Amino acid sequence: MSDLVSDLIHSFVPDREKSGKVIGLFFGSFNPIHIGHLILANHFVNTNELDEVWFVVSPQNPHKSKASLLDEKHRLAMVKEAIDDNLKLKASDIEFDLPIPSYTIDTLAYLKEKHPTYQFALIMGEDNLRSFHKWKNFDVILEKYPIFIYPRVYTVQELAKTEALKENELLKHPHVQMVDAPLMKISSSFIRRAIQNKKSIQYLVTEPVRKYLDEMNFYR
Ligand SMILES: Nc1ncnc2c1ncn2[C@@H]1O[C@H](COP(=O)(O)OP(=O)(O)OP(=O)(O)O)[C@@H](O)[C@H]1O
Ligand SMILES: O=C(O)c1ccc[n+]([C@@H]2O[C@H](COP(=O)([O-])O)[C@@H](O)[C@H]2O)c1
Repeated sequence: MSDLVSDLIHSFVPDREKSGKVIGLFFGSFNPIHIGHLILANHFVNTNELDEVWFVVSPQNPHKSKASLLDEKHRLAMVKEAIDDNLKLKASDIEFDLPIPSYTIDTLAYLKEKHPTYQFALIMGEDNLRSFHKWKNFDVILEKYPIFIYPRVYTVQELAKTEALKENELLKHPHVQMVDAPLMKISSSFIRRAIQNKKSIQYLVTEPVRKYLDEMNFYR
């Protein structure tokens, strides 16, 4: 599995010894950050092909409504709390000073300008890849960056033997690599609904995040 990640990175960065850091960018609303996000990021850190994974908190996804979206400062604060104990995971507020909604191509251009020696790769859940063709300049992103996909609906094995692959042609693109990892049926919307319904969210988010949400009375 890690070979596939390694091959794709290698096609962008032939000589790791001489290159700057390789950073996996994990873009998201993180409303709020949950253990699915953490397991996913850790999966890519574990491949040892990425020096770091940055959680880029988007103030506003161009395709999502603002309803129930917490202020970005709180979402960022919770990301920081959740990844505090892992030196390879970082939180980024780079989109806070960019125009809203947050178009990924613009953030990538800005990041490349700020860190010219770094190679950036994108990390996303398979659901995001399904709507990727609607993103601004998605073809340019696809041409310039490796994209790693974490399964969300189908495992790699299911995709290989079912008609499901046809649903997502982009999975066949040479710059797109899906990893073999367990499915996690957890989402931020499930957590927001659970809080609204006065259910416990223990274990679905880290303890510092649970306390933060509780103390601030968020999503009730
Ligand atoms: N359980 C999961 N499995 C795989 N990918 C996930 C999972 N949860 C989130 N992601 C991915 O994390 C990134 C950020 O997602 P986001 O912050 O929107 O979380 P979400 O749980 O999908 O939120 P919501 O339920 O509010 O839509 C996206 O690329 C998404 O595909
Ligand atoms: O650039 C685009 O056109 C675009 C369209 C939809 C989503 N995105 C980004 O995709 C990321 C994932 O969003 P979300 O809300 O599913 O966590 C987030 O950073 C969005 O800004 C980007």
